[in-house]
Amino acid sequence: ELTQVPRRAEVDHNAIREATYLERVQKRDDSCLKAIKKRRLLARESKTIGVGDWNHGKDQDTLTTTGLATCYGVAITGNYDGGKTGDDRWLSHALEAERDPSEAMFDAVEEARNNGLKGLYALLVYPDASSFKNEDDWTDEDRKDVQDEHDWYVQWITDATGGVAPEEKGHDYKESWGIKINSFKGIQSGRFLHINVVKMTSQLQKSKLAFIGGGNMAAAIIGGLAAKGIDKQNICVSEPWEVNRNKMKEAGVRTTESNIEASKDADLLVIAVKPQVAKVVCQELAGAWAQRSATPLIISIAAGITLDSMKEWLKLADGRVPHIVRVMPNTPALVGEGASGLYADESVSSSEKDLATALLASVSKATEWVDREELIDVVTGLSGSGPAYFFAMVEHMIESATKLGLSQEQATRLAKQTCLGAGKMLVESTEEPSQLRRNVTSPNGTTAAALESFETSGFKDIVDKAVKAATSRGEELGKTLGKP
Ligand SMILES: NC(=O)C1=CN([C@@H]2O[C@H](COP(=O)(O)OP(=O)(O)OC[C@H]3O[C@@H](n4cnc5c(N)ncnc54)[C@H](OP(=O)(O)O)[C@@H]3O)[C@@H](O)[C@H]2O)C=CC1
Ligand SMILES: O=C(O)[C@@H]1CCC=N1
Repeated sequence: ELTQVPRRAEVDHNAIREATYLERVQKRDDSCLKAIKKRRLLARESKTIGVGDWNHGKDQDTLTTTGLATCYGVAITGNYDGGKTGDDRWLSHALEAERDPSEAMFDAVEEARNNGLKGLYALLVYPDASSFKNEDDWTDEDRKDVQDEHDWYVQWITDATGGVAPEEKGHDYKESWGIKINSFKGIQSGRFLHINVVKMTSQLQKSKLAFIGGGNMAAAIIGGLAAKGIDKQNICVSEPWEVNRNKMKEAGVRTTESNIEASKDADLLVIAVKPQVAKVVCQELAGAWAQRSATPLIISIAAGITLDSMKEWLKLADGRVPHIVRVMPNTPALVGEGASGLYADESVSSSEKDLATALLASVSKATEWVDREELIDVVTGLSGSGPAYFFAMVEHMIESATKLGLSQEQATRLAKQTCLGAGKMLVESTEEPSQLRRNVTSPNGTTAAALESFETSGFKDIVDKAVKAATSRGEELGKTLGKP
C-alpha cells in the first residue's frame, strides 16, 4: 500500500517560502480559484466545519470531518529530529469554516515547520471535480475552475514541502471523508505515506441507527452525532423509562418503548443498556430477527460483556450470527471530544469496521482499534471510566480550596478552567505529559511541594490501583454476566 510520491518540479522553494503571506495569497488569486471566488464550493453546503472538528497537530493520526463535502484536507509528514523522514506527522485541514483553503494550507505547512517538522511530505485530499453532477447546475467551466484550483494546490504544496508533490486522494463531493494515517511510526524512510482514507459520513448518514437503551452514554453519542449533522430522523432509540425516552424525544430523535420496533429497519444497532441487561436484550432481538435476511451491524458498548457471550445470545434460530463490534466510548462524546476503543474479530468485514470507525470518530477525537479483546477492559479502565477520575479530582480540588477560604463559585471556576487548560495543553502541545508537568514545577517551589505530597501519599500507586480496579471489574462483569 505504500506509494512513492514522485518529484514533480524543480522550483525555487526559498523564494516561495520567503514570499510574504500576501504575496502568496496573491499568487494563488492570480492563478485561478474562480470557483472559490464565486463561492460555489462553499455555497454547496450550508454546513461548515470549525477547527475543533478536526484532530489537528502533532502526532495525530486521524483527520475526520462530517457534513462538509467540499473540504480539502492536507496531511503532512516529516520528522522532528532531522534523522529519518516520514515517520512523524502533522495533520491539518485546508478548509476551516469559511476560510480560504489556501490560507489554511499555508498555515498547515507553516505550523508543521514551526513545530520543528522537517523533510515534509504531504497527502492532499480534494473534492473530485469530475463527481460534480450536472443536475446540480455545475457547468464545464465550474469544473475547470475547480480543476485549476486543485492544480494550484498541488503546485503550492509541492513548492512548500520542498519540491515533493503530494500524494492525492479525491472524494466525491457528496461525501465527507476522514483520513486515518496508520502505522506512521513504523515507516522508516521518507516520501511514503501509509494511508487509509476512510469513507466517513456518506454511509453513516445514509444508515438507519438504532440505540437500545437511551441513558447517559446513548445520550452522549446521539448528542455528538446530532451536532455533526446526522439526520435525527435516521436515529431511533428504544427506552423503557419514560423520563429518558422524553429526553430523547426532546433531542429530536425517534423513540419507542420496543427494542424490536427500534431495530426493525436498522443498519447499525448500538447496544447501550447496562451490562446486566445485555443478555435479555440480545436474546429478545435475536428472537425477532429470525425472518430477517440481513441483520444490522451490532455495536456493543456494554462494559465487560464479551463477544463470545453476545454471539451466543444473538444467534438466530437458523444459526446465523450478526456481526458485532465491541466499543468502549466515553461521555465526552457529547461535546465531540470522546475517546473510544474498538475491537472486532475476523467475522467483521473491513467496510463494517469503517462504518464503526465512522460512527465513533464522529464523536471521538481518539478512535483506537485494539488487537486483543481483553484490551477493551483496559480501555474501560483508562478512558471509559477516565472522565470520572478527573471529575473526582476537580471535586476534591474545589473542596480543598473552599476550605482554605476561596468561595465555592470562584474555586469551581478556577478548578474547571485549570482542568480544561491542562487538557488542551496535553492535546495541543508537542511536549510529553511529563515535560508539561516539569514546566509547571519550579525547583523548590509550590508545585514541587504539592507533587511531593502526592507521592508521599502514594499517588502513582493510587492511580495504578484504580485503573486496574476498573479493568478487573470489566473482566469480572464479563465473567459473571457472560454466557451461558
Ligand atoms: N456512562 C458511561 O460513561 C459509559 C457507559 N458505557 C456502557 O454503556 C452502557 C449504558 O451505560 P449508561 O448509559 O451509563 O447507563 P444508563 O442506565 O444511563 O442507560 C441505560 C438505559 O437503558 C435502559 N434500559 C434498561 N433495560 C432496558 C431494556 N430491556 N431495553 C432497552 N433499554 C433498557 C435503562 O432504563 P432504566 O433506567 O429504566 O433501567 C436506561 O435508561 C453500559 O453497558 C455501560 O457499561 C460505556 C462507556 C462509558
Ligand atoms: O462505570 C461503568 O461501568 C461504565 C463503563 C465505563 C464508564 N462507565
